[in-house]
Amino acid sequence: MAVLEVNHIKKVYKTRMGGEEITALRDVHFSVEKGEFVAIMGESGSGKTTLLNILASLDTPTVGKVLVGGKDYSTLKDDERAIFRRTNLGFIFQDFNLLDNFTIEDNIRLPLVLAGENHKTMDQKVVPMARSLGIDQLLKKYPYEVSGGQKQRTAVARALITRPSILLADEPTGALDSRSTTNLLQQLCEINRSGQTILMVTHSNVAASYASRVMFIKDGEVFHQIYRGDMTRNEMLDKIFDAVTVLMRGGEDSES
Ligand SMILES: Nc1ncnc2c1ncn2[C@@H]1O[C@H](COP(=O)(O)OP(=O)(O)OP(=O)(O)O)[C@@H](O)[C@H]1O
Repeated sequence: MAVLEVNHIKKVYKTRMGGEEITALRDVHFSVEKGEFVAIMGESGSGKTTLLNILASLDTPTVGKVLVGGKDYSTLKDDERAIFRRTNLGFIFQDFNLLDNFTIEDNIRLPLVLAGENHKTMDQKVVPMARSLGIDQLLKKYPYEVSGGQKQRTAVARALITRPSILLADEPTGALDSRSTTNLLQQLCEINRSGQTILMVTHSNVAASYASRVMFIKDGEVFHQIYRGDMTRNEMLDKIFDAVTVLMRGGEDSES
């Protein structure tokens, strides 16, 4: 069953004075099956953040619908939508978005506190989650005392602690060095292999090569998709490189 259905969405921004209209998404239509790992790529301004914000229910499409687990959350009231978002979606961002005055443990625990879970249940969830991400020795530390890679793994633990149906990641490796990037991507693959659906916006060909599908957005539309199938990561990387080259030429394949 599709865990996410994006039905012909269009997003038009109106400038503050009401004059100019900017069409950020023209007609985006796709679905994501449970357990997929989808990378979303595209040049700056192609509409990736707009799409992610709509998927995250932080913004609404001008036309079209987004269904998560078959449910259209735009029909919910604000407080119901917040609960729906909290239980169904997990987020990680380029700049980690951890709370500096909270320990690593309390950062991971936060979504459970917001969900009103009791202390015993929280403890039973936080330690195994931290262990699975290799940060269980850091639980009493503060974000400023750990590395960028460890901060991002904390953010992943926080995003997954409520067992969301979809993990949404916005440039998660953007602020990491190459070793931490590889570690994080391998960890995301492992999490994906355990059944977690992941959608990741990235500018990095290498990061995208870890996904099971890469979707290219151009001028507010899905321009091209690459499915991993039996391809190795290097073969996938070559395909992504070719597609990015075509995109940079303006979408014209020189061989066609
Ligand atoms: N709040 C807004 N009001 C008006 N126009 C906007 C707004 N947000 C985005 N846009 C415009 O919509 C288009 C798509 O922007 P978006 O941020 O989604 O692109 P992007 O692919 O995420 O770019 P980047 O890779 O640089 O982050 C751009 O033309 C942008 O200027």
